[in-house]
Amino acid sequence: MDKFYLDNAALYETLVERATPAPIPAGQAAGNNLDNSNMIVAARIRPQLDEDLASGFPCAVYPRSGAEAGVVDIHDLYNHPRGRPVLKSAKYEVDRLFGPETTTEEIFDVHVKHLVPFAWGGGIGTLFAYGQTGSGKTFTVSRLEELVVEALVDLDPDSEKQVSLTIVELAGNAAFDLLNARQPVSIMEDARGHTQLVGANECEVQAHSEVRDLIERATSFRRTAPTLKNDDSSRSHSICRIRIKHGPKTADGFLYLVDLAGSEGARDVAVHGADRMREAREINISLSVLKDCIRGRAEADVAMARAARTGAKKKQTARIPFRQSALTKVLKHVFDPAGGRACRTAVIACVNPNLADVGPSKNTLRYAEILRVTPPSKAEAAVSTYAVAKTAPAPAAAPAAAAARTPQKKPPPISEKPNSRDPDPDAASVPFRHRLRPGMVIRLKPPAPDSDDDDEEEDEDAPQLAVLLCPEMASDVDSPEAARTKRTMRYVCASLDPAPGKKEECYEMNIWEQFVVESGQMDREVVLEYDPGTRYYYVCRGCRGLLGKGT
Ligand SMILES: Nc1ncnc2c1ncn2[C@@H]1O[C@H](COP(=O)(O)OP(=O)(O)OP(=O)(O)O)[C@@H](O)[C@H]1O
Repeated sequence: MDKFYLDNAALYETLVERATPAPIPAGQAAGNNLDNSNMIVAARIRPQLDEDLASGFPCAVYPRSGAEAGVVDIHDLYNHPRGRPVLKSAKYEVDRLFGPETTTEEIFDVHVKHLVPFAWGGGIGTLFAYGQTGSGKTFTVSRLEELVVEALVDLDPDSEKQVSLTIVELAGNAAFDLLNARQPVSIMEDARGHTQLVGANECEVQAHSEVRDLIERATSFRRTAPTLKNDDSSRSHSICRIRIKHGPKTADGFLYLVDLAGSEGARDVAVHGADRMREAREINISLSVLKDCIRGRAEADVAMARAARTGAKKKQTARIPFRQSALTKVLKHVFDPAGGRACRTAVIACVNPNLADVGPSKNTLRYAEILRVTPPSKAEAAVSTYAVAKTAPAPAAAPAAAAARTPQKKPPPISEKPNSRDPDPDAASVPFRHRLRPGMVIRLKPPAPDSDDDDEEEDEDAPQLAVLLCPEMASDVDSPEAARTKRTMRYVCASLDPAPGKKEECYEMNIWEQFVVESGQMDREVVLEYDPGTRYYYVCRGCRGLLGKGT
């Protein structure tokens, strides 16, 4: 692929010059989440470095400016099987976008500084830097660590509050103290349910020079390994915890600055063997759990704010899987709404600008978009706009103008992304009930109306889509009926729930909600695209035509 990009670099640049940016849908302003100051997602586009320019790859990432300052276009070149290569462009939207010329000091002022007085006042502020290996996470976070601690030290020199620093590294499930020569640290929950880093040094800081020394010490102990993208790649998460001690009677304030391990695809680790592949898989899983926790907490906050506004009783308690990885266990009180702590989170998605990295850059920005949770006012506005649009009659339009706006009908593109379609090309001619298999997505028949059942809420919540996991006989589900129903095809399924806050039709697998379905309860097969980076299922244009037959 790299050779294809290099051979067609001149054509690519001409096509990019001619490309017109995709319009932002009416009523959808860019950077529109800034009033949700509890959760702000930014992206930083790294400048092209000397070695990038020397390798000859053109730039693929173009931030917009002015009124569309949160929007970024990514252009990719596709090898058309019957003609010259074509340009395919995608746009992504974040709350704040920092271009290649932005300095880390500017990012601190705009995006991170507000966390300092918040933590000083007893809150928990967290910054995550996420992105492909070599995209500038460590470059960004190590400078931000200095700026944050210096700001805390300077905030009120006469105060009796103490500022102390702990820096640990997480590699898989193991933790190491980067301020104490990588001594092992145990992650434990105390009797009050608080996570403790047992054995980690906590160094009090009073002067700027002390901060720099500690951060340099931690950097020198961080585990790194070469990847194709970065000779000095950090293959671990680094957590810098800054504690502000208020005194015995008040809860401590915390600031966490988290430099996440580089998310890298198989391509980037291909030359490094099975161990590196396993390490990459572990990192990607922990990033996926982190995404679920960040979104879970943000959604819980939004639900609580909405309940407070409307006086409604909260229907469902948030399910936040913070025990599923060491990273989220350490950050438990950032995610756990039951902890009752005020939290603010800032995310920086770091993006490589080169055409060769266009796939991971899109994944990074897609991950960033998923983390954005619409605050109540916006969500409610969106719902009411939708309701009006559905019920209002279409405005009359001049026939010529209406014709000009009518989109030309194009056949939907056949998706090349992983999807749940049967790998057998002849499968479409076989009724889906005769070829049930793990991984198949099915639409369930609606539950039969039951006059005795007055619990209407439960029916409303019944899942409509589900993924087949395994035949019931192969599962641990202990059913006394199993032997009797041996000849009925029954599958253990996990429900696919609509992903909240997503604009397109998007589902996430709810692995905690498993149930057994008989083939007679299945309505039809549905083909969905699967994004392994985010673990979301999408109904895409290409897949709409691939809905299975209900026979
Ligand atoms: N904004 C920037 N300006 C100039 N150079 C940068 C910038 N961001 C990153 N770099 C350079 O890019 C290289 C890779 O950056 P860095 O090590 O921070 O990446 P990373 O995302 O932390 O990678 P990994 O996950 O592999 O550790 C470094 O040489 C760094 O100095």
